[in-house]
Amino acid sequence: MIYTVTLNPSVDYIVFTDTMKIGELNRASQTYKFAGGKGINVSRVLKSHGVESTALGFTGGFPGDFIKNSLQEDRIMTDFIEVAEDTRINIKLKGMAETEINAPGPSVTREQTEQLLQQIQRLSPDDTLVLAGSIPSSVDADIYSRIAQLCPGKIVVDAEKDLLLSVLDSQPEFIKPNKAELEQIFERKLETVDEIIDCARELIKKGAKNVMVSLGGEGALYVSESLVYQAEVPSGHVVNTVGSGDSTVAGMIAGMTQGLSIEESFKLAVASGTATAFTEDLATQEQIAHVLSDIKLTIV
Ligand SMILES: Nc1ncnc2c1ncn2[C@@H]1O[C@H](COP(=O)(O)OP(=O)(O)O)[C@@H](O)[C@H]1O
Ligand SMILES: O=P(O)(O)OC[C@H]1O[C@](O)(COP(=O)(O)O)[C@@H](O)[C@@H]1O
Repeated sequence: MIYTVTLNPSVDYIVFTDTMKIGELNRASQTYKFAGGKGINVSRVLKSHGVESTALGFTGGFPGDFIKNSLQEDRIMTDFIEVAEDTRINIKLKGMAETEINAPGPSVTREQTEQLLQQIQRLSPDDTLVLAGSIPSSVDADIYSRIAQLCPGKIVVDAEKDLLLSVLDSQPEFIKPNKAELEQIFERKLETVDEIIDCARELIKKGAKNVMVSLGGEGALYVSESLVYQAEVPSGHVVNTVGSGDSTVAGMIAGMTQGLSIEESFKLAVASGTATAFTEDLATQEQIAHVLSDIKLTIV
């Protein structure tokens, strides 16, 4: 079984506006509310691929209920731990440019964290655990490394700087930084593909088995010890890129779970990310299938 962990889920409130003027009244042309947070998005896109998973993490209050109901409607299994404060609501403004405001998230007690660690201890060596997204400020910064050490199965990680670095010792199957996150880790601008590949290889030296670097509209790279694939994405009408990175992670796991080669899994990963960028919500299986043949892979 695949388990996703979202320590800081969110209701994503997507607001489309034709004009966006700071300091003035703006009216939305369209709004959407989606169950979000990185692990939850991975579970949702896995479901689109026909791959079952169980979503773990902390939920609270009415936004937490919204998330649970929405996952239940999609027939995604959940085993969330209830917290007293409300799950956060993240605002995604879609005007001329995409602007996001991600909230800090609710308090989580030590007992609730221990409860989560007990869930992880009960997993089996055949399970895969996806650790994704930020952590609420009340949770200790070493939580990902504790989870990774306790997990008897494979782990996949999509998180920022220190959280990501903290799990490399546990040899994640793959990690998925985007270019900005790599630049943050290595504290320099990355101008060329070769520079990005070098940084990915540094992370492999530190313990990651493979590194998938997503590059937004520039596609993605899959870097392993022995080979590098580069994917180009088709141009299209970008509607909402929220969840594109999570869709990429889900596509890779779906491919691997279904026994596809690394090459085919990576293609499915990039198609999943791109299809999500081209739609309001996360991509459906049909939308992913539609862009799949337009993803061009080369060996670098
Ligand atoms: N503007 C875009 N056009 C086409 N595909 C995109 C675009 N933005 C994102 N994607 C797809 O989504 C994937 C993940 O996007 P990215 O922005 O790098 O991730 P994250 O959401 O983690 O920052 C990319 O590798 C690509 O496949
Ligand atoms: O945990 P973080 O880093 O605050 O990110 C949470 C946000 O990221 C998302 O999971 C989307 O992530 P991506 O666009 O990177 O795929 C949203 O659903 C959520 O609002």
